[in-house]
Amino acid sequence: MKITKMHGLGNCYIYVSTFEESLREEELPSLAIAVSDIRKGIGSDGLILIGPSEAADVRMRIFNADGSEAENCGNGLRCVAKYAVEHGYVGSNSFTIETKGGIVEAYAHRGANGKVGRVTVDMGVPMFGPAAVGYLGAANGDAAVIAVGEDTFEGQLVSVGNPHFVAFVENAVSLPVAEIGPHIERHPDFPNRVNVEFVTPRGQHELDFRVWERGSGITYACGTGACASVAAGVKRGLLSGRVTVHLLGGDLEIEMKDGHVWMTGEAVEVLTGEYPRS
Ligand SMILES: N[C@@H](CCC[C@H](N)C(=O)O)C(=O)O
Repeated sequence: MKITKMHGLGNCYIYVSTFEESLREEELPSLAIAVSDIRKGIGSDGLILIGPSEAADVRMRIFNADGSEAENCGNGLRCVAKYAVEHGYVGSNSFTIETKGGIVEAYAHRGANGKVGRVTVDMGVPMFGPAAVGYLGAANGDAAVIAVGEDTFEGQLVSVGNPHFVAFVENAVSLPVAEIGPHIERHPDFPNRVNVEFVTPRGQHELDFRVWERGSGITYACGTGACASVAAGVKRGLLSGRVTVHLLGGDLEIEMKDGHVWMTGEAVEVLTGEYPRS
């Protein structure tokens, strides 16, 4: 099976084109687990399939490292856009991508060598509140309070196709995310689990960001998480205009315009190769 490893700000996935490879539905979760394993597989945050769509120009499917399928993936969308342009699956630099969470519009920034370095995606209109993320507990408006040991975390509930719990904290960079994240991700009031973001604004146009991703744990970056966090910050009046989000793996530019959240950032190919299939 032909594979390509790509990343956006260190959030890395194994990409397989189902224009070229045929995969059985039932093997997808175990394939995602196998390729993600850094010791026995390749090493990644999950598996992404790029294939034909009846509703858009191409379709993206994303499986986390634990084999669960997610609705959306921001860093994945930028890499899918790069792949689709460079493999000639789309005829222009501006096109639509179908995800389980809806259809988005991508704009690939193509260099003189024909390669795509950066991609902008209109990630659509974020949705707020318990129903948007399938939260079953008592909410305080759009927010929920979750206790973790002695501490409590208040998080804004935001969906950008997939579910997020965005906690505004004093210093996101120094929090023990690996200790707190799994408790919130798997809290019984989130039966579908949830992505967990800790964020700290540095003025109106910059945001420190750390993430515990549903199904993959700590990653270097989460595009949908960055979009959800900026949307939450704008709603709370803490952020405005173009916001530079500082993630572990680098920066993303996020902007709310006319109710839509726009994301711009890198898409990088690491390698291509063959992966043996059983
Ligand atoms: N890394 C991604 C999000 C991947 C899916 C997520 N873990 C989920 O389960 O919803 C991104 O860049 O958005």
